[in-house]
Amino acid sequence: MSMSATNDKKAVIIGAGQTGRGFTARMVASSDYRISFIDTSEELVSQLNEDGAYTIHYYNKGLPPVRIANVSAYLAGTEEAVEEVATSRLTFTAIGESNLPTLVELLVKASLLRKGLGIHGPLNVITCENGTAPGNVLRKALKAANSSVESDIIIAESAIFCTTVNLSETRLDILSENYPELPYDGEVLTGDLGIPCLVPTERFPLLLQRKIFTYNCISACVTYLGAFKAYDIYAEAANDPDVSYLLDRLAEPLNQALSVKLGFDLEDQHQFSKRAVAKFSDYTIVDYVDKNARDVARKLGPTDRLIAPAQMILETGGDPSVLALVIAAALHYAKREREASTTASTSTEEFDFAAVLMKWSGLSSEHPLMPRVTHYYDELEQIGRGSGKDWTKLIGGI
Ligand SMILES: NC(=O)C1=CN([C@@H]2O[C@H](COP(=O)(O)OP(=O)(O)OC[C@H]3O[C@@H](n4cnc5c(N)ncnc54)[C@H](O)[C@@H]3O)[C@@H](O)[C@H]2O)C=CC1
Ligand SMILES: O=P(O)(O)OC[C@H]1O[C@](O)(CO)[C@@H](O)[C@@H]1O
Repeated sequence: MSMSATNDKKAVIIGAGQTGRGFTARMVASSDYRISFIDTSEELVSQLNEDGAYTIHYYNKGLPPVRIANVSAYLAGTEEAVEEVATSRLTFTAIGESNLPTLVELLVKASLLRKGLGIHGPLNVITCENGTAPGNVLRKALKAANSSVESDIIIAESAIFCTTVNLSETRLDILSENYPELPYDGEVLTGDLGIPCLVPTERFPLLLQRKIFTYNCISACVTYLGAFKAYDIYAEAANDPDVSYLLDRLAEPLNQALSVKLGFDLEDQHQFSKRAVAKFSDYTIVDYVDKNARDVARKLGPTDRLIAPAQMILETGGDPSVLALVIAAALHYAKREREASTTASTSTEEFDFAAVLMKWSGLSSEHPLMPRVTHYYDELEQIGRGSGKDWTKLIGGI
């Protein structure tokens, strides 16, 4: 490899899925960087190399689609993928927070190769993942691997507000919101990146927490309540009268708690949460309940969108009932997933929702949320999943 071919304006995006291909790539394409992808899916990598381009369509049909061209792709685990990261100026991840630890080998090898090639400067990694601290997840994994390159890798987080879905009737095309920018942690990754759509932002960890605990918390409410009511289309779930009522009941204790705990102005916080509800209720943004429901274990994690805000509500004297009900609905979703994936011979095994919750969330059996979740889990069981069920008694006391 010639030195002149290294560290030029090249960005590699690990994870060529909906966000990586449909949003991160569009942000990078606002510059003169060349874009390549790394993915574990052989099919996706082949398609990207065969076509070399694809189109991002907007929900807003009035906007012209964006063509992303001259892209190449590499299979994760190959030497080419390592070289690509080693010689790129920026590396983005969009693979799901829980998959980040699988990148350790790639990043360590790439960092060592970078040094070996005499390329100056650290590997700059930007996470495009939902989570309150995806950067820490990756840093912790690098540390656990006892790698000597930890200090040669800068990991900055970004926040994704843009909804993006695959256009399943095409090979690679994407349907996305026209979200204009990608805010990232400008205190961790300093200097001009030369990408206009990337916006360096101060106090980023706080903003990311606020996003996950408000926007993604509300999204999880729509998702798991909607899934129990058997909706497929996300906006239909958000507009269901019972779901709307519950979102309304959540606003006060949630915003009060976040305002106290994170220090945001209460009125500003109310507006922030209102904008999230308005977006999720927008029928023109076609999204799917199942897509949003994936990875229940992550979403019931101790620092994620349901448990952490519920804890904050309790600590600030508010009523966490809506979140307890959503947690119960999420556990029913997990139960259905388990049943669907279990073979007939093992399907008689009881789903112990309390044990599952304690394992994923780290809550103890004495935690005040446990009896509330148990109550709603049992109530949901009685009502049964489906549309047209009467939720009057279930939500009457909230
Ligand atoms: N799709 C959306 O509307 C939004 C997604 N996000 C976040 O974006 C991230 C990605 O989500 P999506 O793009 O929706 O998922 P996706 O499932 O469409 O894409 C993920 C891609 O990563 C690949 N992948 C998984 N592990 C990998 C590895 N170790 N190395 C290389 N590739 C790997 C998968 O093959 C897949 O192509 C997640 O953190 C999600 O929370 C955030 C906001 C909106
Ligand atoms: O993987 P997660 O955390 O569900 O995040 C992806 C989701 O986040 C959202 O932006 C809002 O919840 C959805 O549009 C998207 O499906």
